[in-house]
Amino acid sequence: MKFKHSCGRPDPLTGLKNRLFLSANLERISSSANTLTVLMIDIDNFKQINDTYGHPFGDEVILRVADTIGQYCHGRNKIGVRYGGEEFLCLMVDETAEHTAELAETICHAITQITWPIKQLIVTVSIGVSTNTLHKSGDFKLIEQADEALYQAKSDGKNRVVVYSQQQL
Ligand SMILES: Nc1nc2c(ncn2[C@@H]2O[C@H](COP(=O)(O)OP(=O)(O)OP(=O)(O)O)[C@@H](O)[C@H]2O)c(=O)[nH]1
Repeated sequence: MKFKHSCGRPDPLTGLKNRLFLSANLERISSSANTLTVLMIDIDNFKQINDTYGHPFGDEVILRVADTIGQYCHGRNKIGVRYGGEEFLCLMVDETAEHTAELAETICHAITQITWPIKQLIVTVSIGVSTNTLHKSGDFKLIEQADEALYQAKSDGKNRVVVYSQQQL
């Protein structure tokens, strides 16, 4: 798969692809995939982390969470993106629904295992997952659905994965 790299330099803090990359390439990725899954990953209570330990430490948290996401989400078929301040996407091409849900759980758990200089600190993330099994290009519906699932994960208590389903949400 060829990407329009010129449309988005890597995010300077994390080295992940950025939102411009997504705008320039999502349609192409979507149209060439049989199945596309979006994981939307958001750091929990991040404002409180900034307020308590300062913004430079907040940046360090973003960086290490991004590194952990990057360990599980790299290569041609698993693309990590810094979507916003403390929000990330992982696009998974042609992976089974079981595998993507399992990977989301693994990422969620791995982030709780990061050790910090502040001993009592545990950083967690909430993850919304949405899969499109239809072969259609160009819509951002999948991201909206992952966002809805993420909202549900936050409402249900955070530090968890919710898979989008039209019936449940
Ligand atoms: N240090 C740092 N902070 C950022 C960056 N981008 C956004 N933020 C901060 O991230 C915080 C996000 O806060 P909220 O959207 O309230 O989210 P939250 O506190 O994580 O709450 P929940 O998502 O409900 O768990 C805001 O305080 C932003 O200022 C960044 O690049 N570095």
